Amino acid sequence: MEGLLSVIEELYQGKITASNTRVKVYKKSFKEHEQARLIMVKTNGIRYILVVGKGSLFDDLQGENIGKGKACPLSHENRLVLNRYFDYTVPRAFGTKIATMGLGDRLGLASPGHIEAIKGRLVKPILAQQSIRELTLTNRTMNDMLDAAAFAVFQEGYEGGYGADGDHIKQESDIQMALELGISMLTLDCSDYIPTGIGAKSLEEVRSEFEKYPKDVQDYYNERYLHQTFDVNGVAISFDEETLIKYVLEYDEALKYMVHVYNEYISKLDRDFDFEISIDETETITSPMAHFFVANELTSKGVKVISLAPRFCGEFQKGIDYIGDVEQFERELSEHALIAEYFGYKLSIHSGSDKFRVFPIIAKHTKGIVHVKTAGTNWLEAVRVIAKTNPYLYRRLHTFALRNLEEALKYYHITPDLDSIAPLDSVTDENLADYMNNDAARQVLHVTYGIILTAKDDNGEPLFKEEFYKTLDEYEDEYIESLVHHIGNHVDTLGL
Ligand SMILES: O=C(O)[C@@H](O)[C@@H](O)[C@H](O)C(=O)CO
Repeated sequence: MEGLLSVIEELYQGKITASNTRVKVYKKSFKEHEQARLIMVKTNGIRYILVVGKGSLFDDLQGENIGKGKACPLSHENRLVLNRYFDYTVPRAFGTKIATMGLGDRLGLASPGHIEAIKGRLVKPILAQQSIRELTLTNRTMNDMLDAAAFAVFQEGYEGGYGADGDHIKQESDIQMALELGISMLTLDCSDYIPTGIGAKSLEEVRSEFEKYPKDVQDYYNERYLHQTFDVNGVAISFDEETLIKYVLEYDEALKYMVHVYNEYISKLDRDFDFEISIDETETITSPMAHFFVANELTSKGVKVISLAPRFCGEFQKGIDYIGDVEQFERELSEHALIAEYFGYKLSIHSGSDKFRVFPIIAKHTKGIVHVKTAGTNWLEAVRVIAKTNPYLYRRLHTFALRNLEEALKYYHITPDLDSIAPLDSVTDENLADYMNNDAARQVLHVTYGIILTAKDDNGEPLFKEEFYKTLDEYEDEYIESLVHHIGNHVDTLGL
C-alpha cells in the first residue's frame, strides 16, 4: 500500500500528477461516475483501483480505507462491480459484420498489449479466450480469465468493446457454467463426435454402416442431396452416393450435438451471442463439400452460427507457420470462404498464430469478415521477454520444457525437429531470445506452458510461476511492446 495515500489525495483533488515513484498510475483508467472518481494503480507489483468520493459505486467497491478513499484489490467481486457501472468492461458479441480476433491470454497479462495492438483496426478483440484444456493445464478458472480481461479493459480505458470466448468447450456442464458466468461467445468443439478413418473406407464398407441407420434417416439424406447440384455463390456442389454416405457417417452425430446445444442453450439466451462451431480438432479434413454439408444441415435445422472452424488441408500446428501445399490451401480456402459467405457466417481460423504464409490468402478470400484465433503465440511473446530480461529463469524453463515434452504431447499435436534446437550451453544470454525464432523451440515452449506454470519444487512451492509473473510485471512495457509488434504483424498481414 506504500505511497497510495498521496495518489488518493490527488485523485480527491482531481489532478493526478503521478509524481510518486513508488506507485505506477494507469492514467488511461481514470473514470468519474456521479460523485465517485476511480483510477488504477500498481505498487509493489500489486494493482488496485483507487476510489474517492461517495455514492453507490464508492460503496459497492470493496477495499481498504486509506485517507479520503479506498484501495480496492482486483478481486472477482470488484470486477463484477465495474461490470455493473461501466458497460465497456462487459464482454459483448460482435456478430458477422466485422472481423474478430481471438487473443487468448494464458497468463492473464496480455490484454493491455492486445488492446494497443488492435486499436483503430478493422477488427474487434476477443480478449478473454481460453479453452477448457488451457484452463485445466494452467489451473485457472473461467472467472480468472474474465476478471483479467475486464480489469485490463478498465486499466487501458478501452471502450471499443471486447468479447469473451469459452473456447473449445465439449461438455454440457462446461457450456452451462461458461454461459452463466457471462461469456459472449462459445466455441463448441464437436471433435469427440467426429469419427476418423471414414474417408479411407470402401463404398461397400460405408454403405453397410449407412444401412444400419433408421430408414427415415437414410431417406432424409438421400432425398436432400443425391442427384442435385447446389449453386453456392458460383461454386457447383453435388454429391455422389459414396461422398454423401461418408459425410453422414462423419458428421451426423456431431450435427445432432450442435443442434442440441443450440436449442438447449444458445437459442434461449436473452443477449446477443456469438456461437461458433468447431470441427477442426480432428484428423478428418473438412473438404469444402463437407463444410457445405454441415452448414446446410445446420441452417435447415434453424441453428444460427456466427462462425465455423473447418479443419483445413495441410497442417495448422501451434505457434509456427502453415505446413502444406499453399496452392491447394488457397483453392480450398476460397471455396470455404464462399460457403461461409453464402450461409452468412464468418470463417474461423483456429491455431491462427503465426500463419504468415497464408494470411494474405485468408485476407483476399474472406474480405475482412473472418475470425482468427491466437493464443500460444501470446504466451511465446511472454517467454521472449523472459529470455531477454531474465536469462537464468529462461534457461531453467527451457531445460524443464524439453525434459517434460512427452507429457505435453498428450494434449497437443506438434512435430518439432528437436535436433534443430541449439544446445542451451552453446547460446549466450544475449542470444537466448533467438530460440523464439526457431520453430522447434517455439513449439516445445508453446505446448509446455501448463507444465511450466504449475511445476512445483520439493516443498510444493511453484518452481517458475512466481518468478515468471514477477519478471513480466517488472517488464510490463516490454511485454506490451512485444505484443503490439507481433500481433500488429498478424493484423497487418491479415489486412485488418
Ligand atoms: O491451446 C488451446 O487449447 C487453444 O488456445 C487453441 O486450441 C485455440 O482454440 C486456438 O486455436 C488458438 O490459436
